[in-house]
Amino acid sequence: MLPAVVKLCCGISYPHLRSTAGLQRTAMAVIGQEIAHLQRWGQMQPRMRTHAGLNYNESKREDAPAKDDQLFYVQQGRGAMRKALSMLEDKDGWKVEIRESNGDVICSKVMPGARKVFRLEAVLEAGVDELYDLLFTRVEEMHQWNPSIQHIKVLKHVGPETIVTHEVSAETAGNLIGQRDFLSVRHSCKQKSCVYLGGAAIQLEAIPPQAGFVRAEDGPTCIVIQPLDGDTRKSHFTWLLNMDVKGWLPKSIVNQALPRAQLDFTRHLRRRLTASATLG
Ligand SMILES: CC(C)CCC[C@@H](C)[C@H]1CC[C@H]2[C@@H]3CC=C4C[C@@H](O)CC[C@]4(C)[C@H]3CC[C@]12C
Repeated sequence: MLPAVVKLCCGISYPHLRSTAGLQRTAMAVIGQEIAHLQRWGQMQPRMRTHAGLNYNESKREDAPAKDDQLFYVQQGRGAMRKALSMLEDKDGWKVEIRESNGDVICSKVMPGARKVFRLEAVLEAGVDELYDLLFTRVEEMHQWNPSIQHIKVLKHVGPETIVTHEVSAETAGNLIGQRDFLSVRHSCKQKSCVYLGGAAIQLEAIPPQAGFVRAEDGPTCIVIQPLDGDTRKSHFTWLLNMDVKGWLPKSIVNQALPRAQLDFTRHLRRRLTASATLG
């Protein structure tokens, strides 16, 4: 009942919401977030059923999940990668959102269904393998160098290329979107000298949305890392951010926060790379 009433109210207020500005809009964003929390709490009936041999508290269990479950995750990961790459391959309709003085560029595109996706392109001072190591192999350490992330846990290693992860974003000052948690399948692939990191949200009844969090969905998404011509210590980094942050937030706020999150991520990654270069 509550969600239906909330939806109705939002529908009625939408035209007014579009014409608000400044602080009013900020206030609405915060109210929207509160409603999303309330709604989430309403849905928190425990429906713990272990799926695919995956239980949050027993993720290190030794007994192998059935082969077809493994196949399921690999297929989800590959499928996500394929979809994200085809979005990147389509060169039409991209609009420049931000052009930084260091050369980083973020473009956006409105996809069928009205979701806006963001493509960041940057040159990083690191080789492809180092980036693969930081962004995939050692993904659980990401919170150590990226304050936008509170924690990332690999719930399942499905072969060397595919993992199932639970990610929690941090509650950072100035971030109007607020904390989110994600459940994703992440798939990596090395081809020629390039690395591809794909991912998509998955749903597992064994890991329902966490109390007090809004479960967001990341993907189909993909990061492409290519060596820069003539310099193996530099890479071209392309990241398609395709996120449904969920909750009741004005689109304008979400569409400002997402490219900003990409710039933040890249800034922290650069800082991490400088640190490892100094430490040797
Ligand atoms: C704006 C708010 C809602 C979210 C801010 C945090 C965002 C930027 C965080 C939360 C979870 C993060 C992702 C978690 C895991 C991976 C897998 C890794 O192989 C590449 C980076 C990638 C894909 C991260 C990118 C940044 C990410 C999407």
